[in-house]
Amino acid sequence: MLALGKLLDLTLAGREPAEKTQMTVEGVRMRWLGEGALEVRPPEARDNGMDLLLSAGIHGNETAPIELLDELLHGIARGDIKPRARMLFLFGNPEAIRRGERYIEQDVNRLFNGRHELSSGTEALRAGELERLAATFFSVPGRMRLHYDLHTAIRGSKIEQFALYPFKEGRQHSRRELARLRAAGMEAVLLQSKASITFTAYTYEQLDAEAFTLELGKARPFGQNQQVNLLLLEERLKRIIEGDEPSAEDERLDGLQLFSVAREIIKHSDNFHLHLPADIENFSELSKGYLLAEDLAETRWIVEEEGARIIFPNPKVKNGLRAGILIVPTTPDQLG
Ligand SMILES: O=C(O)CCC(=O)N[C@@H](CCC(=O)O)C(=O)O
Ligand SMILES: [Zn+2]
Repeated sequence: MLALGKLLDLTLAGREPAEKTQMTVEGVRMRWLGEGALEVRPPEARDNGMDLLLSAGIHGNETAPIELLDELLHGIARGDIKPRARMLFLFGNPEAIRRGERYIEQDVNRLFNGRHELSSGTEALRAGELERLAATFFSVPGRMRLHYDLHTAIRGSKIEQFALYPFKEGRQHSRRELARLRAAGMEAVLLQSKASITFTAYTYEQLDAEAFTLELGKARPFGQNQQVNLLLLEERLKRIIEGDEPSAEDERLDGLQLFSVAREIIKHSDNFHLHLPADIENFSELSKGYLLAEDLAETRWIVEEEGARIIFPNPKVKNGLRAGILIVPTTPDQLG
């Protein structure tokens, strides 16, 4: 296999490859762009006009998605997967991946859309670098732009695999993309209703890509991901890469559950207290009137929404950041 197919090994070892560009026997060019960053380009005659960005390891301890991207790259480097799409593979936070930690000093996924400029340290620099790599990759006009940022969650979930779809004023969420996510094994999609500071919010809002954060199960160390079933996602990614998706895809959403954000719970101070059991699962229902959280100045977060559920509850985030999302079921009326 070509050495550049081993992007994960290079990243884990903190090594630069001797050769920065390599070609497979099928004429697929692999180009190392920097730590944890590799571009894959099909021969011009096979290029189908799709630009696909696949990222993982924005949180260093979320290993199942990193292993999946590693597998796909091996398949391309061996010539088993024959791309028609142009691709960018990114491992988001190399140092955190090496240490098996979510982040070192700052959560990289809270540093996009300008936030990294207000901060300092290696993770702020990395977020800036990831923005530049993505912006250069998605700078060719007239091509389809798709970004999947792959994650696993801190806790268990009543809905194992789901996507978060960013928001931009005046832009409609796409039914076609939801159907594609359903085919990739996602059971639910959370439609965001305001701008954000995550990687996919950046590529969606600034670079005009269709962009999704995919949550694929519970985070575990390398080699312990047997319970995370990525078969449907892997199958669909191979089809997108090879330009082999069914042409008249069924756009019925086929049981896909849709949610919208009712409120983000923001931790304002060290007095923040979340009234949930430590082992609560994502998508747990909360009844109306429930006192969810308290903070300084007698701030109280009381559930007012019918059918509310909680995802990503985390009282340990830094002050000023999201400590959970209250979501409610929604219907696919507003899709484009
Ligand atoms: O399990 C958790 O609490 C967090 C899992 C995770 O890393 N989720 C992403 C979601 C990004 C998004 O909102 O699109 C994150 O928190 O960065
Ligand atoms: Zn994550």
